Amino acid sequence: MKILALNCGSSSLKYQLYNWDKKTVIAKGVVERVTIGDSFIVHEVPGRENYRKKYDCPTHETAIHLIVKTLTHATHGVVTDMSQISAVGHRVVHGGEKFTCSVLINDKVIEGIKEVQHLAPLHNPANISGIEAAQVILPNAPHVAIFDTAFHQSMPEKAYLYPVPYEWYEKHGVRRYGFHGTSHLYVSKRAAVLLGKPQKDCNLITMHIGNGVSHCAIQSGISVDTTMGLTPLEGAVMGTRCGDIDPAIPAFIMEQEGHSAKSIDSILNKKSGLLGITGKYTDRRDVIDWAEAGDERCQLALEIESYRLKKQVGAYLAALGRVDAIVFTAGVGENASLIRQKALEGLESLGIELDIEKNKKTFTKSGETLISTAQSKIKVFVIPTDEELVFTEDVVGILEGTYSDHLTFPYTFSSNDTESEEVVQSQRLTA
Ligand SMILES: Nc1ncnc2c1ncn2[C@@H]1O[C@H](COP(=O)(O)OP(=O)(O)O)[C@@H](O)[C@H]1O
Ligand SMILES: CC(=O)OP(=O)(O)O
Ligand SMILES: [Mg+2]
Repeated sequence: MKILALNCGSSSLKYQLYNWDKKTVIAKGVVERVTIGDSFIVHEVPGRENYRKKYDCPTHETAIHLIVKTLTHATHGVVTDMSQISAVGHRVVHGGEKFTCSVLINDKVIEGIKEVQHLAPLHNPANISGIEAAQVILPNAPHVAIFDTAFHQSMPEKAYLYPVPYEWYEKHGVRRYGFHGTSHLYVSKRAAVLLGKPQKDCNLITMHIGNGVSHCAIQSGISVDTTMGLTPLEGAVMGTRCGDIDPAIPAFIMEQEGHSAKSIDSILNKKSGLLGITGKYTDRRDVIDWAEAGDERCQLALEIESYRLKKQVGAYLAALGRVDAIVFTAGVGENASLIRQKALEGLESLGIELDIEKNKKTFTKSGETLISTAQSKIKVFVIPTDEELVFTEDVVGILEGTYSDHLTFPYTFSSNDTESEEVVQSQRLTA
């Protein structure tokens, strides 16, 4: 059974074609810089040289067509026909209170996803166009939606309710939902394996630092708090998103500059964060390169980003009390050693001691790596995320009718835990 996993991020589209019977990755890749110009695809097939091609992708739909072209390409492809693919798993960022677990997609589900798309304006529209484009290409295959918000359903009320009129929650669903759930789930499972402990005994701070950024506080294996909120705008500094700011700022600027609510929302989502501070860049590679070349705004942006990452580590150390490990993941977390170093420097008295040289040499390609010193009380890992494997497991679970076993808090404390860890292990060995 060949399963295709599609992960529409705000600026990238990742895909993975998985052979479930053999538990191997047939091909995987990413279309980067979708919607922001200079886009390109990197297509990896185990045992072959990577295929890289520039291709203009102004929308996620064009990126899906590029992926199909590549998967069926005479030289670089891996299937002769898309009908060889049995099912597709789609990342959907916001499930609101409607979707608390993965579901088989039908018209009603698409309608439900559309109803909450205003809560994730950079993501849900991209997710929907991804689903609709894939349904046209694979009309007979089952399509499954996997929600970023599902893993955080375990948060207690004290973490997910805002101190605003309670009726806003009752009437409009105003609460913290949290995002990047499949990534926090995946790296927390891997961290438990690396720590040699059952998941239910692990307290972790996981940091997903990509274009979007979120921290998650994991207690006894489950999410008890996370930094993104009602929307993926809250929390850390992001590529184009502001993260935490004084909530009075939007009304103040609306009055000062005559913006509408819609226009202020768009500025906070699309023109803020690193782009807002530097005036030019969202990609950390650009920000780091220009900071090193002496650009003061880029230097300032890095200071602000890493200072805030560090403050949040402190907050979750306090929330959790005992922490076994801190995990960095996603594009920046896996590759930007400078940001990792700056985010943890000065925390030695709290039991966090980075091995500076090891940190410098660690990238996605290094695989799962311990980057703290032997003395560090709290271990620090870089763990490449694999959201697509989580999607694949859910698709198979739904197709085989076993998914309901995981329903309340997917993947956690289920009798399948040990088995799933073995699957993850074997996948990493064979990928
Ligand atoms: N070598 C690198 N050094 C620094 N940052 C990197 C590197 N490689 C990727 N990144 C960062 O990772 C980001 C993308 O991360 P990713 O998790 O793929 O994002 P998303 O899924 O949100 O689109 C890019 O915007 C870039 O800032
Ligand atoms: C929710 C979110 O911010 O996702 P991404 O990091 O893929 O943009
Ligand atoms: Mg992402």
